[in-house]
Amino acid sequence: MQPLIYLASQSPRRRELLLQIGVHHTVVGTNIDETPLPNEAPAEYVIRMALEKARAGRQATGQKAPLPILGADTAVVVNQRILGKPRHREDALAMLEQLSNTTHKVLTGVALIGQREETRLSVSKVSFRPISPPEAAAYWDSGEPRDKAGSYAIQGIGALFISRLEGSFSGVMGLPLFETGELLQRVGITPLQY
Ligand SMILES: Cc1cn([C@H]2C[C@H](O)[C@@H](COP(=O)(O)OP(=O)(O)OP(=O)(O)O)O2)c(=O)[nH]c1=O
Repeated sequence: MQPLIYLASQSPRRRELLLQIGVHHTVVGTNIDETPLPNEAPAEYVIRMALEKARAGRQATGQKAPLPILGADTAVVVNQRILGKPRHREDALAMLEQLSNTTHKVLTGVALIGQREETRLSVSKVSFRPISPPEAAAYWDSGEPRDKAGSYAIQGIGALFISRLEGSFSGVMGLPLFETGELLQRVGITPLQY
């Protein structure tokens, strides 16, 4: 299968979601500084990160990359605070405690660079039931929280905590497919031919 785009992401979830809609692609590794700017709003942050990943990927493929390149970034936001990926066990347990028995937002920014730069934002609301400390510890031991924003995975065991989702399942998982489809259409890629 010929790739249709480059994917500037090392996330296996983004790869899986793109393949779900039949968009074959080539993965390009990027390494950018993911530190939020002082007073940067979460929505601005995820869009900026998505764009920077796509731009860095474009650099890596050479300036005259023949294919469009997609970048995305996901952040869990609770009380206006951005929760990224946990640095260690205590970090993850503290995040799960903050998310327990409350509703948070998951923001995913998507950027597609073709002839021009285009971005979209997906915002979802996720409600968690209460999580006890031993349960959070067992969840950490499962290995799942390690590389996930907010220390949980909606597509995994983390689903047990989610009492309600308002928004986009794929957006929470890392790549909102509705918004991604809109961006792909802008560059003439329509997975569903009719
Ligand atoms: C909230 C949530 C996040 N995640 C994952 C998606 C992303 O991989 C990760 C958020 O971190 P990101 O920094 O958005 O992405 P990444 O570092 O994994 O990949 P890259 O920068 O190379 O694109 O958390 C889930 O898989 N399920 C979930 O329910």
